[in-house]
Amino acid sequence: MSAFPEFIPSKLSFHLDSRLVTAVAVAAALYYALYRLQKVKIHPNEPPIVASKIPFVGPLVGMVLDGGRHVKSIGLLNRDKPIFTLPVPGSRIYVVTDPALAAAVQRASKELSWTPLIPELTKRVMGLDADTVGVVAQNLDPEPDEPHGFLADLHDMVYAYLGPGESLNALSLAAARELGRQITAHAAQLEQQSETVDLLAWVQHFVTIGTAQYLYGPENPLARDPRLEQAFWDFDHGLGRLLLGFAPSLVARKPYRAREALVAGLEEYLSAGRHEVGAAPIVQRRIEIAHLHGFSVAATARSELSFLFAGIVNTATSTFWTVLQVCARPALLAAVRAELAAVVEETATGERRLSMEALKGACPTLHAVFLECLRVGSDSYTSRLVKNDMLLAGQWHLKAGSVVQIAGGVLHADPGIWGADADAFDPARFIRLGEGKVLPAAFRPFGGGKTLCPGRHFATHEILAFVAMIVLTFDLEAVHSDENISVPPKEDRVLPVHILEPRTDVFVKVRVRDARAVVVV
Ligand code: HEM
Repeated sequence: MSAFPEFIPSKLSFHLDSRLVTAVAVAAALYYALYRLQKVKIHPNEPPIVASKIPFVGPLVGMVLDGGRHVKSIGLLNRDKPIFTLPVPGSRIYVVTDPALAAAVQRASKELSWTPLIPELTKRVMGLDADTVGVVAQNLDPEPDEPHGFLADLHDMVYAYLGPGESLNALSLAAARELGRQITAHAAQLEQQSETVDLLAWVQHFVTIGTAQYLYGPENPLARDPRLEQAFWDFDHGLGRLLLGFAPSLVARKPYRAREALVAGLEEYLSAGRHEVGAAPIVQRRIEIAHLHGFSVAATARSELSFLFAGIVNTATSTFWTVLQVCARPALLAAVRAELAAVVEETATGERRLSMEALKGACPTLHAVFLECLRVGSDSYTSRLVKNDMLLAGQWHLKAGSVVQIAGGVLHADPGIWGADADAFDPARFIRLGEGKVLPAAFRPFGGGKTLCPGRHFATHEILAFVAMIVLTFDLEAVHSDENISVPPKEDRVLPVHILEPRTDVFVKVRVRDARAVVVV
């Protein structure tokens, strides 16, 4: 009697134990097989494979959990490899960490292209409908004698408009004057008081409102509905979740709702013809191109949100770092102010005049701080789809359908390019290195090759002018007067879609130093 009930559990436990052992053994064998499999090259000349502890899905899990830092840290650990392969399910990611090879990727623009990735990305991030995605996907990389699709037309127009010349100068002045008006108005409002501000939010506010104004005119959606300013940053901060492309209204609720609110505002703006009242010519031309390619008003609104995004986010974050790095270092602040004092002209009407030419040519310290902020703050990736199997630089076999990523963050941290102190913030390196000494492909805050940011000249003018106006008008101090302003590290555990934000908020005390208007001419 008594043996029976005892016998059953022990038999059961034997069965359970053996099943568990079998399951563990099968799992271990499967893991081992997958681990070995990920190391198998598709071609003998494929770039060396960096195996992941979680075969195939490891790089994707790492990117979701740790953002751009995941691939960057793999790149830093594998500095000896100019290019390496990360196997992912059904495909490969080739990561480039060498400047000469980055230049080769940029030159091979026929075989390695960014544009085929755009339709899916814009569908996910901007919420474009299927018909418009179909239009966007047409004639992506046309030869000169072939018909141009929407993206190719837009690309040509934007690059021509923002290239050196009259239209660039006019837009740069419009931007600097708009930001100048805001600075002067803020100084007048502050008078003798001081205010404690979150520096990033403070700068973002001026740039967001100012950019919407000089690009989209006085009837821009953000001017008509101030709630859209917060929506803009909610959209920006949730971009990574939107990019996942899975049930965005649930998984990415906040950025999804923010985006839809911005799109509704832009749709109303376009339907009411508000762009005809003072929108910049580049915006008018963009709207015309969308119309010519059969975009609906709703789809045009989504396309314009992408341009507003391009105009605001990097400018705001780069301005924040430049102001912070200058104001956190008394000697640097003194040097920048001395440069500016030498070029500012005082007028009989009590204004201060600052010429854009002098800002670009006679303020090397300010310019160097801006460039060093870009180097230190940019971990961006330049991505290309491999259209056909190819041999890169005569050496590396790349498989069609894979993605090549030039790792800006690894290149920006490379002591072989920047010197042994590559980890340190040192603007003087740009003065020491001088023009032309660093391979353009090694300095990548603006990307490179066919997708090199068309707004780079404009952004440089705008940011130099804006930072100059801030340091000429305000004094920034640490909240506790016995301390210096401190500079936190960047938050690199996110998708590096733009110059990275600080890991912690930076609060500073702002006082008016000189309330006279600075007019950029
Ligand atoms: C410091 C400020 C800026 C930085 C760091 C920056 C950086 C970038 C980067 C990294 C790219 C992608 C390049 C690539 O994939 O190779 C890009 C593209 C672009 N940027 Fe900028 N940008 C800045 C300011 C601006 C401004 C102010 C505008 C316009 C007013 C602008 C317009 C664009 C546009 C339209 C594209 C897409 C180009 C294409 O068609 O491929 N950017 N930018």
